[in-house]
Amino acid sequence: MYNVKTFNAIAQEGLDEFHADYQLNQTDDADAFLIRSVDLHGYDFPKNLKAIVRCGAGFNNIPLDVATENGTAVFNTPGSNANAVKELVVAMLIIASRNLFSAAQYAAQNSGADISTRTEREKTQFNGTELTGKTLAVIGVGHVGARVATAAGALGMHVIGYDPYLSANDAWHIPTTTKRAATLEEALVNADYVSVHVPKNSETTNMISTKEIALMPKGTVLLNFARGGIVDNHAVVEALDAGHLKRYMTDFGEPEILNRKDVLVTPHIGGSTLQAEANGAVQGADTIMTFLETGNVMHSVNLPSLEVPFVGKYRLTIMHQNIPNMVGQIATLLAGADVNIESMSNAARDKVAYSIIDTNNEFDFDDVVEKLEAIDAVYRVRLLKK
Ligand SMILES: NC(=O)C1=CN([C@@H]2O[C@H](COP(=O)(O)OP(=O)(O)OC[C@H]3O[C@@H](n4cnc5c(N)ncnc54)[C@H](O)[C@@H]3O)[C@@H](O)[C@H]2O)C=CC1
Ligand SMILES: O=C(O)C(=O)COP(=O)(O)O
Repeated sequence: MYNVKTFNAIAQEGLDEFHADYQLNQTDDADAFLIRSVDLHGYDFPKNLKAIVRCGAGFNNIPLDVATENGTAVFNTPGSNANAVKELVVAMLIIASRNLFSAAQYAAQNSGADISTRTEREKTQFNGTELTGKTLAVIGVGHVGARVATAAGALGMHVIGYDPYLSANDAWHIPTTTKRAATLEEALVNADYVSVHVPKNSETTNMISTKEIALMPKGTVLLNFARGGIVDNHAVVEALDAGHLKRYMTDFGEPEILNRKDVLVTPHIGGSTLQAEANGAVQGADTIMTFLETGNVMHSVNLPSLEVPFVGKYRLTIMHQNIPNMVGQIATLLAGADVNIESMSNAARDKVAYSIIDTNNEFDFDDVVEKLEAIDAVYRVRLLKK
């Protein structure tokens, strides 16, 4: 029996995925956490915690180094909410270009018998511009960015994308009409609209600040539906005050940008649709079950991908440091315990490596697991039985 603890609102569709071997009993000593945006920095990870699955894309709420040290694999559910974010960004492009927010506020407050006369006289203050023919710079062309690029292209916009780390798989989803910028500067200099879709990390914190905003033409609209802190709010306020930026549209409210006519803040609702929440929860539940039952790793953000058909009766999975002689030490120890290896696979990602070993013969399970765990650079050993 496996214990799963959930944090945040996880869609029922995902909870229904778990079969009878799983208990959703909220115990702290869980085998896996299923989470959304809860901040796990400073959280005391239980030793038994084998997996954390973030239903959604951004995993900056999870301290990966602490999780790794604890032997905990961390996963996300790539693409599960990308369409929801894309639709919100399209809405924001239109709201910004047609002054919809202030126009609706004006209309709501406009009352009295002469309402029609006044409307016709005063409506010119809300005159807008059309998106067709304008240029959108998309910064980060992954699951969300590629969809935004496609939708903007369909609206007749010119799209320029910047993403120096684009995966080959993601590149398949970018429309061929999207121009590729070699540098951030190249993407920004001709943009009427700039939309940011990168993960938040040490490289992307304040990636759009005074210098980058100065590169944009006067009157640019900036959109940030990725994370607070990727765009420097103080630089935005200065540029809005100077009339250099026209508007800032964001999902991440912070005191310095609130209560301004030229800023529209939504309360982190990019992924908050029934479909996105269900997608993320189902994908998340499946990820937990696959990992706990087979040890196979897909969509992890701290472990390498490693998928091996479970051919033997028994499987050892070993999460360890990526340093010389680990595989040699493991194989020698198993040989000494009379374990006949049917299949052994190893993969590495940065400082972490992961091994899957299948065997058909019985051995002293507890003793072998204990000895493997005693190797200094080993984070966690699991024994799985078919
Ligand atoms: N507002 C909301 O509710 C939501 C926000 N997000 C945010 O959007 C981000 C992107 O989501 P996805 O597109 O699904 O992730 P993704 O991982 O598919 O795409 C991110 C892209 O950014 C690129 N990238 C990374 N560092 C970069 C850099 N320094 N410069 C340019 N490109 C860079 C990567 O190569 C990748 O192609 C998430 O990390 C999350 O923070 C995602 C979903 C919902
Ligand atoms: O997937 C993401 O990165 C998001 O920001 C969505 O957050 P949420 O799950 O809606 O709290």
